[in-house]
Amino acid sequence: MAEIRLQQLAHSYHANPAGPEDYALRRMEHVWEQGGAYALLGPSGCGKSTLLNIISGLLEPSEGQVLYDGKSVNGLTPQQRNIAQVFQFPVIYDTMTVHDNLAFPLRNQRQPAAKIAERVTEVAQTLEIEHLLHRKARNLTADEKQKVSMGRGLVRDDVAAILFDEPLTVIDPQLKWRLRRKLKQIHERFNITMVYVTHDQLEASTFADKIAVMYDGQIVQFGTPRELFENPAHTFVGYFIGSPGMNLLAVTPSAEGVLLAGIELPLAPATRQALAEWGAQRLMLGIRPEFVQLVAPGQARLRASVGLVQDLGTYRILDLQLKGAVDAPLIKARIEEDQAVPNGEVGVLFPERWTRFYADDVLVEMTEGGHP
Ligand SMILES: Nc1ncnc2c1ncn2[C@@H]1O[C@H](COP(=O)(O)OP(=O)(O)OP(=O)(O)O)[C@@H](O)[C@H]1O
Repeated sequence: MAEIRLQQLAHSYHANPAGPEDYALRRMEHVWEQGGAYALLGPSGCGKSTLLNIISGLLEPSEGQVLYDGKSVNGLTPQQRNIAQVFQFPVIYDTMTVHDNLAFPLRNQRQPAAKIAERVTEVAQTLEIEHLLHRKARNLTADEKQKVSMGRGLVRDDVAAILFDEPLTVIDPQLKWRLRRKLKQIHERFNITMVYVTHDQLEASTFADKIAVMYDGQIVQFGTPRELFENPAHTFVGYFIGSPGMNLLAVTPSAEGVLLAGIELPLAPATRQALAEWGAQRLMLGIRPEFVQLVAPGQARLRASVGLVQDLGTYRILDLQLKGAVDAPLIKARIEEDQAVPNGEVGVLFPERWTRFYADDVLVEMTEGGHP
């Protein structure tokens, strides 16, 4: 079990990278603490697998260091790093039985037979594959094979970390949820550092205590699911987390606050000052659909006409066309099923506590009480 530290790490698949766009991973510093359950979340192509393969030793980074408990492991193989990795598709020996597949990593280490029997039984019970132990792996279904593959990753209790690269992709949707819960239980029981790569926010937040959100070769935020929801550090996190994502609206500073679609929204002096410090960069206001408040048209400076209403069972998502300038944006608001659906025109309020500002996509930090 280990703390994994990435120091000045960067990677390019080009032999002679010319600029930042040639890097699959931009220079980063990051720490995965010993015993943590982490997710690495981001869209396809953002660099998740590259980062995971660098941590495990399948790929040598073009710049920087990977440290396990303070010691550099650059140049060491995954075996020498003592790391287990579970991939998207099963990696198992088809001609062996399930039992022998699970026992293989322990036999390699010359563990005593009693210990092997004990661990194989424990892992098979946890993954609910005990009844398959004596079957040949080639006769299993895709789900079963992937469970065995996961079992091979979990069977050793002395690994520095277990890395999962979208391990549930081939698993039946019904089973996915149960397996995620199982992985969480296994983590709680064995306290092994686990990093779980996924592009699915639900998968990330059911498994992980903390999520690293990756975008364009960088970790743009590392936080609890709640922190990512309430306080996105980057517009990408606002957009990617949540369903639908945050409303991100272009604004410009004005005397009293900001202008949105030609309408002035007054802000507290501390907020205005914080925004002024960022100068003339591209400014956006971020508000999650959950926090948009609807009132009578006369009670708000911002007004909107109600468009499409999507009924999603326990809540509804409304499309609201803001009024004002010709290019006034469309925003989304979420209302609970017991709230009446307004029609025609509504007043729109952005509660100060939940309004965020982004300068060139980066959150403008406010001092205590400085949120608008
Ligand atoms: N072996 C390679 N050679 C060249 N470029 C590569 C190689 N592997 C990945 N890349 C590029 O590096 C970038 C990051 O890819 P990576 O596979 O790490 O992303 P990812 O977030 O894991 O995506 P996915 O979820 O689709 O696997 C992409 O632009 C990809 O095209």
